[in-house]
Amino acid sequence: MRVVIAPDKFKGSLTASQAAQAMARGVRSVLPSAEIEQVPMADGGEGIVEALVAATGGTFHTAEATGPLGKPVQARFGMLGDGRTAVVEMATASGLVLVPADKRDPLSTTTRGTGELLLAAVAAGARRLIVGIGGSASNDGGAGLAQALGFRLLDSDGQEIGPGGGPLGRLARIEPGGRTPGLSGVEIAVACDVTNPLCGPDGASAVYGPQKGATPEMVAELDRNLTRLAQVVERDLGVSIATIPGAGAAGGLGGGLVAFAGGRLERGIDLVIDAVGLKDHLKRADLCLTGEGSLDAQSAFGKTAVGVARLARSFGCPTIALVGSIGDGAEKALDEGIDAYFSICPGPIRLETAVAEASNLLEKAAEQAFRGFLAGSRHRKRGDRRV
Ligand SMILES: Nc1ncnc2c1ncn2[C@@H]1O[C@H](COP(=O)(O)OP(=O)(O)O)[C@@H](O)[C@H]1O
Ligand SMILES: O=C(O)[C@@H](CO)OP(=O)(O)O
Repeated sequence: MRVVIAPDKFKGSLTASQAAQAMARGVRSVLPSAEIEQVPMADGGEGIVEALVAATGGTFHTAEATGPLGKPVQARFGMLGDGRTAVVEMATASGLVLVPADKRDPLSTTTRGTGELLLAAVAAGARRLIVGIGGSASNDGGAGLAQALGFRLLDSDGQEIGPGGGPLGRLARIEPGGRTPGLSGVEIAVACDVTNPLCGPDGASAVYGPQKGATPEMVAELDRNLTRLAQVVERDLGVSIATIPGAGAAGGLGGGLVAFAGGRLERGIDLVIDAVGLKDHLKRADLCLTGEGSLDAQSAFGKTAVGVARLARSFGCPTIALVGSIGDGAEKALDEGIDAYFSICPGPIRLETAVAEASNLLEKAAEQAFRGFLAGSRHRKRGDRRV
């Protein structure tokens, strides 16, 4: 019996590796001889560094970078087992988790630190970069990243504009600068956690601005400013970012990575599936267990559990998802490859308790799910096809 365990993180309670370990304990408690492959996953945003370093036997590195509010932070990146591919997570340098709730202000938060982190990864020997984007505090279209890479973003008086999505309203022209060659010859794949365009009603500012502290007036201003950025980028750099899916991920950093770093935008889950070799694991599996903090209507749009289940189904392998919360629309996942899903919560408990007990609860849920799977297998062997 081969079981592939490929969960995402349970945000705020378990990393993907911790979730995989808990599920493995549950399976083993029922069938100690089960062959278990643990493949911690991510969908592009937070967790991609951990998932890819674990899958490839890579190493973690730390570099100082400018945080979203301008203060230095210690940011982590990974070097994969091949020694030439680095994986960088924008949220570690420019993420919303780095900003206290009362300081959230996408008019001034910057992605400069993410640009610095890319340069640090290249200085450490990377010739290929995988950049996970999502979970951002910023809405600057990658303007800060551009400045870190040496581009000059100038107002109509020829002065450098300041950090954040607000000053972009004064952007008059962009000049490529001296440090840009730092990334020349480096292939950049961008793992986007969402497919939103840069601007408009489905754009970065309208959809994700409010969670970063934007009022409706600020959303309108930020959206205008990103539109302006796209126009100036097209005129001065000859790159069109206005309509690319994923350009609106991480406050427009998706578009910025295309414009300023020659990045190629990809769906995060697809990129991670390739990088961890999930196909090879699933080809030989009898059962796939996946999971994440929350299964809801958004899960079908490129989130980990559904991405894993779709792939498993293409190999005829059934998938069970174990999740923290089950939200409205979760049942859509049943059309997308998930055969059954269960919450790990044993009853009406507080979120803090669920989070604190997540490892044990996930282990128990995995045990029960696996017992159910084995019972079904015995039923099939008897040739009883009444249900
Ligand atoms: N142990 C848990 N029990 C119940 N709900 C959880 C647990 N861990 C995380 N969650 C829920 O999952 C949400 C995060 O969803 P998740 O799928 O992990 O992240 P994302 O949507 O960013 O990929 C949290 O806001 C919380 O409501
Ligand atoms: O950073 C953001 O703007 C959004 C979308 O990329 O991230 P999250 O999906 O974590 O809300």
